Order: sequence, then C-alpha cells, then structure tokens
Amino acid sequence: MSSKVLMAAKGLEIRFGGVVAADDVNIEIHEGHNLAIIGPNGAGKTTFLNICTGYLKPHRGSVTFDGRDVTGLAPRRLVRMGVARAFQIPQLFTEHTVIENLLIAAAAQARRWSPLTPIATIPERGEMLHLLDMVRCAHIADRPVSELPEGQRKLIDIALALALKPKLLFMDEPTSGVASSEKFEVLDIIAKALAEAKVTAVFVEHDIGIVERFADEVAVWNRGEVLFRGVPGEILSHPDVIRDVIGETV
Ligand SMILES: Nc1ncnc2c1ncn2[C@@H]1O[C@H](COP(=O)(O)OP(=O)(O)OP(=O)(O)O)[C@@H](O)[C@H]1O
Repeated sequence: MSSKVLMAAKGLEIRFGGVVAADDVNIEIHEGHNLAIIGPNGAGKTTFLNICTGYLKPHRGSVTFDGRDVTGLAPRRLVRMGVARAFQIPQLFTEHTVIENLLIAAAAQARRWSPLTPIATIPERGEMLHLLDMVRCAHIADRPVSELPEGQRKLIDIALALALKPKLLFMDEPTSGVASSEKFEVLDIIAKALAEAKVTAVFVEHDIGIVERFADEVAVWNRGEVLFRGVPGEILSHPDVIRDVIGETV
C-alpha cells in the first residue's frame, strides 16, 4: 500500500491475569484508508483501541503516530497530536444543549475552558455550527442532549471529535444502540463528515453489512491476534472468517 502510514503498532502485548488480550499485534493504519476491526467477543478489539488512544499501556511493543513514538502517552496528549476517540456510549453533557457541548469542547481544546467560563462567551460558535451542519445536526443545536435519540447523540459525538481537529479517529461500535433501520443513514453521515474533514477512521464493528459498505480495509482479530487483513471483498468471503468470525458476530 503506497499511502502514508499514520499509525503503526509493533509487537503489542498485554495480559490481564491469564487472558492474553494482545499477543504480538503488528498493524499499520494508512492515511485515507478507513479500517474496520472485526472479531468475536473478547478477541481484543477494544483493548487495541485502548492502547492506540492512550487508555492502556502495553506490557510490550510500541505505537508510533506520524513517525513519533507515542507508546503509553496519556489520551489528552494524543488528542493534541491528532488522535481522537468516540466511545460506544457518547460522552456528552446531557443537561447541556448540543451547541453548548461543542463550545465546551472547543474551549477545552484551546485550553480556555473552566467551569466558570460563561458558555455564551466562547467564540467558536460559527465553527461549531459548521461541524453540526457536517453531521446534519445544525437544526437541533439548541436542544438539550437529554432529549435526543441515540442516533443523533452518535452524530454529535462525532462533531465533538471533529472539534478536536484529529487526523485519526477511533470509534468503538459507532452504530451500537442505533435502531437497525437508521444504522446505515447514521454511518453514511459520519463517513461523509470524516471524508470532508480528511480524517482517517478505525472502527470496531459487529455488523458485517456496515463493514462491507464503509471500510476500505478489514482486520480480523481473534484471541489477541490479527489473523487477517485486506480489502472487505477478500476478507469477508474468506472461509475461515465466515466460519470463525462472521458466524459468531451476526
Ligand atoms: N481491564 C481489564 N481487566 C481484565 N480483563 C480485561 C480487561 N480488559 C479486557 N479484558 C479481557 O481481555 C479480553 C479482550 O477484551 P476486549 O474488550 O479487548 O475484547 P473485544 O474484542 O473488544 O470484545 P467485545 O467484542 O465483546 O467488546 C477479554 O477476555 C476481556 O475480558
């Protein structure tokens, strides 16, 4: 593959008691190629995301981002370098409105946020409304997050991640909790927004239909190891993947 390597994991190992959650994981993430991570429950997918985003330190191995060793750096330092994360359950202030959530994130990113800051004085309103427009949520800017369905919360979480101006975004099951009739629409909006912002995505996903439609590459995890990696058409039709992974995840 000729595009630039954004992040590279080399020889990652981590154990929890007797469980090996990462066992010599080696993988490169290429700029502009959205990577889906699939695998059965307990395969080590979230552990990999946690290591890459600074929430876990590997016992062995390294992670580089943009050519710099970032192994074990705290999440906030990785965010400042351009590595963001969206969680399975969006981390939003539900008592605040949508735009207030984004303004707080913008002020925090600019190191200007304090709980004493009047939110209305944060200057990035226009920029944040543009991000909401990118995820088709500008019309709900003044609604409290507590009133919104899961699909819109996911989209706002993505807008929040974009407020951090990342180059790479890790998403753990971006459509979990979203009604199945809305999953494709939600991920379609996310994929377009990320492409417009030139953000490369790495996402853990159990829904193979979503993987087929949105991933440029797929990596298959099992028992802490990367078993296969390649384009979706090839990987998702591999008999071993169908037998050992797709059979268990659908
Ligand atoms: N903090 C922890 N303490 C102890 N064991 C852990 C911890 N985190 C993960 N594990 C174990 O490591 C293994 C890999 O977990 P991980 O959450 O990475 O799997 P996963 O592929 O994301 O699974 P799922 O699809 O169910 O979310 C599992 O056996 C899990 O129980």
